[in-house]
Amino acid sequence: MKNTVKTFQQQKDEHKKITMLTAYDYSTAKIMDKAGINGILIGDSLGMVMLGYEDTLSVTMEDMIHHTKAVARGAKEALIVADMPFMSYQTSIYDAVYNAGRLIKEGRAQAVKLEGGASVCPQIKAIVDASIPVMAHIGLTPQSVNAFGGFKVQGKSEETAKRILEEAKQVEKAGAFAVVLECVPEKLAELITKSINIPTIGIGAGPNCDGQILVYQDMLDMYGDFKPKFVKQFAHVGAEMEKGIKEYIKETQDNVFPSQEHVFKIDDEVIKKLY
Ligand SMILES: Nc1nc(=O)c2c([nH]1)NC[C@@H]1CN(c3ccc(C(=O)N[C@@H](CCC(=O)O)C(=O)O)cc3)CN21
Ligand SMILES: CC(C)C(=O)C(=O)O
Ligand SMILES: [Mg+2]
Repeated sequence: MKNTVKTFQQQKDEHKKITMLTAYDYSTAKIMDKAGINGILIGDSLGMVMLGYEDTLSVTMEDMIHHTKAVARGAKEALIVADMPFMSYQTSIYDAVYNAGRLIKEGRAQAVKLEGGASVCPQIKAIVDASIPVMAHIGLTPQSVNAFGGFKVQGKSEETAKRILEEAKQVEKAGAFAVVLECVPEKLAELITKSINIPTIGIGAGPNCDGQILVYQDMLDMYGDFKPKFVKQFAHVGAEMEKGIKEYIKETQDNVFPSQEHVFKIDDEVIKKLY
């Protein structure tokens, strides 16, 4: 069954957990869709996990559209949400609506996500007014890495916790259909989840959110040694890939691969004429 923003709201109301993962390409999206994931995020984390940057700041609209198109072709049932990259919505309401529109029209996403609280509420409202569903994202907002001084847990003090709770209420009021809570204390995430009517999707925000999201390279252990506290490795795909690649190298060097089952034939009479 096709997941929509309505399905997400319904699952919060029925206390049925919402599951999301990131994906950036066709074949991965197809596997996740088949597995029954509710939503796929084309995250700007692609700058790090797919392109090898140290943060998400260099990701462009062209990068996002390129990967969103691929995921949209692979996923039929999951709700497809595309991240708005750094500086595609902060600069003006016009830019925000224009770039959200490109992710829908060209990328074929069904919703967009952007980072921030009160400061981006005018953008959220304007995009929603253009009939594009918006997922908000508060707490650790990676596009603010330079302002935060690193990727650090947010909302541990009374002042910052209160601010994040207020931001959750503000983005709901601005019209967001859901909100990502990233790297905040579990009890703050629980309070926010109880205080607003739209679903909360947690990453590093504990078990009391309405749903969870992880970067797939992290949960499948295929992104080197990166393992923040909130990541659980559900499989070890990186090691499995390395094993397969090593076998390929060895069998090729040893003349074991390709074997007779992998080759195409020509009539002996035909080839003889070429000698
Ligand atoms: N592969 C990947 N996974 C992610 O979850 C992710 C990205 N990339 N890129 C964008 C942001 C950056 N994120 C990050 C990156 C590092 C930490 C980290 O090192 N966290 C420390 C906590 C630091 C503290 O105590 O404040 C940890 O040990 O969990 C957290 C989130 C989350 N997002
Ligand atoms: C980690 C998720 C929430 C994200 O924003 C991303 O992958 O870019
Ligand atoms: Mg992101």
